[in-house]
Amino acid sequence: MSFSSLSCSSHPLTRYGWDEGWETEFAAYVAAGLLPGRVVRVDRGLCDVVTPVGTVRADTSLVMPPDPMRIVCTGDWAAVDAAGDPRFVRTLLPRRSAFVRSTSSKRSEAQVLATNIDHVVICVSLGGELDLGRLERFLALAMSGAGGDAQPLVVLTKADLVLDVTYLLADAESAAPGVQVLAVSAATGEGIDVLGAVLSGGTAVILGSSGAGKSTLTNALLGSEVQEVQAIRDSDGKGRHTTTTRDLLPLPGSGVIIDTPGLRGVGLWDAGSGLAQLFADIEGLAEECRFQDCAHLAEPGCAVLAALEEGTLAHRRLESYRKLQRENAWIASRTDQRLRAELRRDWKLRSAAGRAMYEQKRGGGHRRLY
Ligand SMILES: Nc1nc2c(ncn2[C@@H]2O[C@H](COP(=O)(O)OP(=O)(O)OP(=O)(O)O)[C@@H](O)[C@H]2O)c(=O)[nH]1
Ligand SMILES: [Zn+2]
Repeated sequence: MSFSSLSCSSHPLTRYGWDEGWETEFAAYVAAGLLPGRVVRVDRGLCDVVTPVGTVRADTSLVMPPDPMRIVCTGDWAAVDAAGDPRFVRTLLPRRSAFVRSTSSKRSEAQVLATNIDHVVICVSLGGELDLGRLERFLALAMSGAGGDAQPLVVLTKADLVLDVTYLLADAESAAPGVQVLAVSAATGEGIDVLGAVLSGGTAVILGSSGAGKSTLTNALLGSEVQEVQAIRDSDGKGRHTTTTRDLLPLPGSGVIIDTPGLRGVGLWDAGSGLAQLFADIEGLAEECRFQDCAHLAEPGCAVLAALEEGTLAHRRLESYRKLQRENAWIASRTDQRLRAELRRDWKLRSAAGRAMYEQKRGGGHRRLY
């Protein structure tokens, strides 16, 4: 097909993140007559894929793996049938990164929420007092959830509601060592261009508590694109499938934002390994404590308490660390309870089915009373 000979910058998928790497990886599939594309929405065994010839709907059943981590997800690059009813997704390209919801419970399964992510944007509102604990919680989630090359980025939203953001930026930076922090206002437009430039060319997910301003910020970043997004139709023009909602939205210029329902609820799960990463300073100190199971409360030879005393570790930081650990333990135990309930339900169903089968085999039509 003609689009395969186009250079990267003029390729119709460039605004969806197409680059030389994907071009190379797709080459053999394109040569075999398949369409390259990016998954913009997944919905019960079907997905919407943007391709050089428009958005197509494709069946994912041929690439259904037993591993839930490898199920087709928004953000994936896929090769799909060039025609057919239904069309099928024939292959998924290996992911560069994935945003994964995990739990500390060994029995519960991880779930992929978005793939091929470059930026994890954490929104924290300046509408109330700057909540550094919440910021740290989301950072830990971003760090534990985002694999590969995804970078966290902190965005202080509603900057129009404060007179001077200088100190707030400094506070946020202290809670997010090594992470870029920006202040923006969707109301005045302040900082939106800078954020847009940071996100340009890449794939971003936006996290934050309810009311943090995620939707407003997404709309401000998308600008006039929002209308266009809603107007796109299937390329066959039959209007059989009108895409009214998509989870992957192109930014003006280049770059995309992924906004899935799963990501919206992301404040509620286990920050797991991200905590260790975010609080590497404290975890490093803890290794120096005399006792391995030191709770850093009053134990002799505690390196954490010594650092507090010396002033090299802030009290607030230790408090946040403890609070997040407690929250995590609580979430993990809730997850376990839920899983146990599910297992019990499952077991009950199975044993009921087993009993029914047994009754049938015996040929007895009469019900037994339990
Ligand atoms: N002053 C001001 N208010 C804002 C700004 N951005 C968002 N808001 C307001 O904050 C409230 C929440 O904004 P949303 O964008 O709905 O927040 P959200 O994070 O998407 O919330 P959920 O949909 O619940 O997850 C709305 O009333 C917005 O009008 C801003 O830059 N300045
Ligand atoms: Zn200690």
